[in-house]
Amino acid sequence: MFDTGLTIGDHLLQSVLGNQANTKMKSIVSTIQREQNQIIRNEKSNVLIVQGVAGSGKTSAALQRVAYLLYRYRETLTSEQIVLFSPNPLFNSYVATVLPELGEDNMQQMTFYQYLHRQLDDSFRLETPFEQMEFFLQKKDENYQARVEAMHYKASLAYKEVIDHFLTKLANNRLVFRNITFRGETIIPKETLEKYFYKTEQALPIPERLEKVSNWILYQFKKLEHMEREKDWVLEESELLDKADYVDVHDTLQEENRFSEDTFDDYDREEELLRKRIVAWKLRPLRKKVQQLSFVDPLKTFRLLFSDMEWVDDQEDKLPPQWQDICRITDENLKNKYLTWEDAPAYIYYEKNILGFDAQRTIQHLFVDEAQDYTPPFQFAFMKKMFPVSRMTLLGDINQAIYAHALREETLLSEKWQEKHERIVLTRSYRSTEPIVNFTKSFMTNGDLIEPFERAGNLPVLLEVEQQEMADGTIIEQIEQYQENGHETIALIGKTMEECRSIYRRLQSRLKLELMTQEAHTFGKGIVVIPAYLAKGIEFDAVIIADASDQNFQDTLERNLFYTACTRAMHELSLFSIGKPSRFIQTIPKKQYTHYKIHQILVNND
Ligand SMILES: Nc1ncnc2c1ncn2[C@@H]1O[C@H](COP(=O)(O)OP(=O)(O)OP(=O)(O)O)[C@@H](O)[C@H]1O
Repeated sequence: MFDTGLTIGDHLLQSVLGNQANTKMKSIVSTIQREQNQIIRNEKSNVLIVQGVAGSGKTSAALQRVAYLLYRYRETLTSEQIVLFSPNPLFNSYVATVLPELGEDNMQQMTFYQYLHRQLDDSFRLETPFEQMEFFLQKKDENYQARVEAMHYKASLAYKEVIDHFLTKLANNRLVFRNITFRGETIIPKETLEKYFYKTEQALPIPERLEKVSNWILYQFKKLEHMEREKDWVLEESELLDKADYVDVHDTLQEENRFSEDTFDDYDREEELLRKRIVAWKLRPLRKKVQQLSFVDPLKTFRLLFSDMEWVDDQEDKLPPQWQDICRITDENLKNKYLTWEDAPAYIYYEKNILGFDAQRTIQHLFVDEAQDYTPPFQFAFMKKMFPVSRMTLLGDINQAIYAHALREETLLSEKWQEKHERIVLTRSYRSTEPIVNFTKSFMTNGDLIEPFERAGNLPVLLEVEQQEMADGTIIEQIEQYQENGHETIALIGKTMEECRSIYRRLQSRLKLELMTQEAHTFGKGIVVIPAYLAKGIEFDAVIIADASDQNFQDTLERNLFYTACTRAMHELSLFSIGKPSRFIQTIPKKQYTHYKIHQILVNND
C-alpha cells in the first residue's frame, strides 16, 4: 500500500529502471509517478491529451489507466468497450501481457491501419504507413515531389473543405450508380436509380436517401419475383435441384397444410412453391447487395474529383500548386484500386459520408498511442464519427513525429488544435540512463524541456569509420561486448528497410540475428535488426545506430527518426558513422559522448 499522492522514492524506481528489458512491457504499479497518476485516474475529460517526452511512461500510464477504469467501473465497463490504436503490430504483442490486472481480458488492440483496412471493400489494396515511409525516405521515384506534396495536402483542412464541398455537390447531382442486373439482363438501369435518388428529399443526408432507393429497389424486386416465377428458366433450374431440395419443398407444403383439409400432394401447388423458392434463392445475393447499397459506385464518383476541374472551379484558393500532378497520380492509383496511406483517411471519410458511418456506440474509451502521427481533419473526424460516445485519451510526443503529413499540418498533439481538451505534459524521461537522455535532448529544438531521471550509465559512443567493411567488424565487437555485460535485448537500428536488409545480409553469417519487417508480430530476446519507424514505442537494453552518418540523417523528419531510434535504448547506445557523422550529432557538446575515429592502417610490405 502506498500514497499515490506522493512521488515514489528514487531508490526503488532506480532499481526497477535498472532491470534488463523483458521484451514485454512491465507493469509500473509499484512506482507510479504523480503526473502519471493524473493520467491513470482522470475521469472528467472527454478528450485527454498527453504530450510526453520519449520514455516518460505515456504508454505505461495509458495501460494502467485501462486497468484502473476497468476496476473503477467494473459494473458497467468491459474490456470489449475499450479500443487502443497502437503504432505497429510488433507493439501489439509487446504490450499484450503487460497488465496481469486485466487477466485474459485485454482491450481491443489494433493499429489504425488494421482498423481502416476493415472499413474497406476487399478489392482495395491499402498501402501501409511503413510502405509510405519507405517511399518518402528513399527519395527515388520520378513523382517524388508531387507525391510528397500530396502527403501534406491530403492531411490538411483545405483538402477536407474540398471534399466536403464535393459531397455537397453530389447531394445535387452526378452520384454514379450501377445498373442492377439479374441473369445477365439489366432489370433496373442506373439512370432510373439516379433519377429516383435525386427525387428524394435533398435535405436528408446521402446515406438516408440511398436507403430510400434501396427500399424502392427491394419493392421492385417483389414485382419482379412474381413475373420471373412464370418464366421458363425457373423450370430449367428446378431440374438442377438436389433431391434434398424437393424433399424440403414437400415437407414445407406438408407443414403449411398440417391443419387444413387441403391435400398436400397437389402437383401444381408443389411446382408453384418450387418456382417461388427458386426465384427467391436466385435473387437473394442481389437483394443483399442492394441492402449494402452496392448499386452506387463511390469509387467511380470519387474519381470525378480528380479528372474534372469543374468540381473544384470555385475552390481554387484551397488547392495546392501541384494539384494537376496530384490529380494524375491519385486517379491512376484509384483506377487500380490502390489506396495510398495519404489517400486512405480522406477516401474512407468520403465513402462513409456516402454509404453511412457504422458507428460503434458501445465503445466507451478510445486510446490513441503515438497521437502525433494523426491529424484532425480526416483521422480525428473519422474517429469521432465511428466512436461517438467514446472518451478519448490521446498520447504522443511531438519530437517523434515521423510521418510527412505530421510535420507541416496540425496534429492531435498541437497546442493550436481547437478541440476542447485537458492536456497533461510529461517531461521526465525514465527509460534511458541520464547520459543517453542528455545526448538525445541536445539535438532537439525543444530539448530543454526534457528532464533525465538520475540513473547513471556509460556515455553514448560514436564510432567513426572510413568504410562500411570496417564498421561491420566493430559492430560485431560492440554487440559481443554488450552481451558479455549481460544485455539481452539488442537492436541494430537502421533508417530504411533497405538499409536493414543490407545489414542483415552482411552480418547474418557472423551473428545470430533476427530481421524485423512490417509483417513481424513478435520478437524475443537476442539481436534484432529493425528500421527506426518499426522500433517506435519499443525499448531495448542496448541500441546500435548502424549508420548515423550525415547523408542518412539531415532533414527534420530524419532528425525525428534519429531521435526515436536513439531513445529506444535503456542502458547503452552506440552509433556508427561512415565518414562525417550526422549534423545532429555535430551539435551535441563533445563531453556528452565518447568519440572514436577508426583508421585503416595500411601496411606497406615493401
Ligand atoms: N513510474 C514508473 N515506474 C517504473 N518504470 C517506469 C515508470 N514510468 C515509466 N517507466 C518505464 O519507462 C520506460 C518507458 O515507458 P513507456 O514506454 O511507457 O514510455 P513512453 O512515454 O510511451 O515512451 P516512447 O514515447 O519513447 O515510446 C518503460 O520501461 C517503463 O516501464
